[in-house]
Amino acid sequence: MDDADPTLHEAGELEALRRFLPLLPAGAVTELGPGDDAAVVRAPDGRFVVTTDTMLEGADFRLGWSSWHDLGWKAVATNLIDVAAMGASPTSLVVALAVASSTRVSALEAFASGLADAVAAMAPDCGVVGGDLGTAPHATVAVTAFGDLGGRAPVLRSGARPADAVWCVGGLGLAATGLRMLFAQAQDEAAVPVASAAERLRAGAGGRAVAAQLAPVTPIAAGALLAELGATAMLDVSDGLALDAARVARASGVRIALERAGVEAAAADALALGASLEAALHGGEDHALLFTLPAGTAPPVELAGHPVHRLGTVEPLAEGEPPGVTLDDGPVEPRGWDPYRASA
Ligand SMILES: Nc1ncnc2c1ncn2[C@@H]1O[C@H](COP(=O)(O)OP(=O)(O)O)[C@@H](O)[C@H]1O
Ligand SMILES: Cc1ncc(C[n+]2csc(CCOP(=O)(O)OP(=O)(O)O)c2C)c(N)n1
Ligand SMILES: [Mg+2]
Repeated sequence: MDDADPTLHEAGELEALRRFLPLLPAGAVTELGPGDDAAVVRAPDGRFVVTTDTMLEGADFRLGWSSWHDLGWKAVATNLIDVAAMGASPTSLVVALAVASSTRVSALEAFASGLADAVAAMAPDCGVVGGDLGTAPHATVAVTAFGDLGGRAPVLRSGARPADAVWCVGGLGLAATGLRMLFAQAQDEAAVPVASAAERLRAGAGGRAVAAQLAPVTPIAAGALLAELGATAMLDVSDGLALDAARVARASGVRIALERAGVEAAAADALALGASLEAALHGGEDHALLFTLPAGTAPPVELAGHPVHRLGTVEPLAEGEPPGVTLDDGPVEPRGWDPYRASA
């Protein structure tokens, strides 16, 4: 046994928690964090926003490509952007992690540091207030995130109105480009991930794309700012622009008319790496915020450190026309990531 770094089986849960819990961020409105049967968190607004998501080894990540730090980071980045997409500020996270008992305690510590570093970078007032540790043959991360609306109305998918402009904050297409690179260049003939190849890709010319896939930086702080600015609809682009814009179109009963020049500008980093517009339109996991604003309202050119791009306009439906998305007037198929249909 490695005394400094035992496996979870050797260490046991109590020792694992003793090393894991002190690494977690506390949060500004936490009254009672980890350690008792449940946490106690203030809800300054009298309501709270809540969302949950799972990340499963195999379907959502591969341990040969993602470090444990990456997994903690991505769990924060992808869950808190859902809170932000409602126009809320994240307050707290509850994080359940199940891994093989042969996993080393240092892996758990790296995961906790990933959570803490991502919170510090993207949502410094948020705390990890509780969770669960367990064992499973395939690693599973289940995260529940809470947020505060600061007295504002939530920004729904259904609020887009004809003549609104369509915008996004954050880039498009990079995460899918990174995933494509990993599948093409970081697995062996038996489709087993090759960690050294993934590391080389990450350090190479397309490293930004690989990083966007494995440890994305998402515009979390932009959500509340956009709500204050008067965003009429908002969601995070997790499954691809075409599919997620179609969700806004359907919920709002409108046509989302995208302009190629705007989408290309938002996808510039991915296009510069040789990706096609397909990655921006139909690839997932960019977690940019797609939002609509009344015609007269212009957002800043940058929000929460991410560029803002105008993608098009909201148009009324013609008589009998179903809600949908167009690109320079041609129809766009609402195709994107669907966990039940993924072949990857
Ligand atoms: N098991 C479930 N029970 C209740 N609601 C669910 C369940 N699965 C999904 N939903 C709801 O369906 C909607 C769409 O889910 P999902 O596609 O995961 O959202 P998103 O892409 O924003 O993460 C969400 O409002 C989510 O809360
Ligand atoms: C190993 C691996 N295979 C496939 C993918 C692709 N993938 C997994 S989840 C996802 C999109 C969003 O995930 P989901 O959990 O559906 O988020 P939600 O839409 O619920 O926010 C994509 C494109 C991946 N990231 N890693
Ligand atoms: Mg979402």
